[in-house]
Amino acid sequence: MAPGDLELVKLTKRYGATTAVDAIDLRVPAGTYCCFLGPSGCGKSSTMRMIAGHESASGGDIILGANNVTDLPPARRGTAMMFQSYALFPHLTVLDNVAFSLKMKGASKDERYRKARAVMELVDLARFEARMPAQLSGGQQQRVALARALVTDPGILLLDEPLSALDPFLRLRVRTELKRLQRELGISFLHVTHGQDEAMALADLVVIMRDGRIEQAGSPQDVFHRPATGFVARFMGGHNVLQLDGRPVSVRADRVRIGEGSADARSVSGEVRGVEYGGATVTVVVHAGDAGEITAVIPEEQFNATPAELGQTRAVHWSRGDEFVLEAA
Ligand SMILES: Nc1ncnc2c1ncn2[C@@H]1O[C@H](COP(=O)(O)OP(=O)(O)OP(=O)(O)O)[C@@H](O)[C@H]1O
Repeated sequence: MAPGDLELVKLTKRYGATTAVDAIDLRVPAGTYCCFLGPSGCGKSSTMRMIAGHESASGGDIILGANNVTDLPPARRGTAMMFQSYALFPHLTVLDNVAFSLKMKGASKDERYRKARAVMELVDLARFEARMPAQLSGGQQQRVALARALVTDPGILLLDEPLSALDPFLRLRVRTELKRLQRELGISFLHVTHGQDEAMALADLVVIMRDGRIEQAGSPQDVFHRPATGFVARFMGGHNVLQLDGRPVSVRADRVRIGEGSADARSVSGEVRGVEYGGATVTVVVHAGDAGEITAVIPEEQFNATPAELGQTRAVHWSRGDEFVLEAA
């Protein structure tokens, strides 16, 4: 394995009778932006805390580069974690907050401040070095937390919902900054999020977890275009999960059109149960008996050409090439 490569082997976390992380295997090549995505309680944070060493593993291994770090203390792993609550020291200046962990490592004051100032430059904090945390905005405090994690030169940076406390405008800005930073540093970022769009925008590798297991790991394109399971298709959104020819199949809602379609298209019909205008698109829901409920997202002008009304019986169709057979749940 190259330095900075991360491998999880049958990694498991049990809290009493609860299995929070259930023997997961995952490989994250060095320099990857990896997002962990999944519903609340699926084991994302437990996985991160085990990788960082803030939680012991109940089983399995964490391999970082050439080292098995499973039982090493956090400071000796080559990882750093930025927490949801930024956990800054209120009585220390920004500069001393950032330099703190180097003090713990016994670095001289000159060395500490030199390194701290270099990472503060990187996250655009230089002009705030003399302020106390309470004198900073939420976004600035978050940058201090980020600088504090980066100052130790980690091979992997772990971020647990780093954007959740920010307002939507700032969230977008910080998101762009995180991606830039990851590219510049060339290290892996492991980022826990609840947001599908956040994961799609940032990640090279999206890891979708469910009930302590990895449901699918792949590029954003993979998980969106070729969801492996009905859960992933539903969770990523924008997909229909249907029962066709006795198998579960996914079809993107924006590939479904109203009408019969050509002879080789798949066509089903049913009652129109919903019509919703969304500006550029119109969403039409058709109840197609055993196949299930089908949602079509149609450009407005196409809808106007073949409109549908509530209560009508209408056919919808899509190209068979847009169907993906799912693994049985
Ligand atoms: N310290 C603990 N003691 C007992 N159970 C815990 C503990 N921490 C987490 N759990 C349980 O383990 C499971 C996974 O929790 P975890 O925090 O890893 O999930 P998550 O995916 O990060 O959730 P969220 O998105 O809500 O933060 C949950 O069922 C949770 O209740």
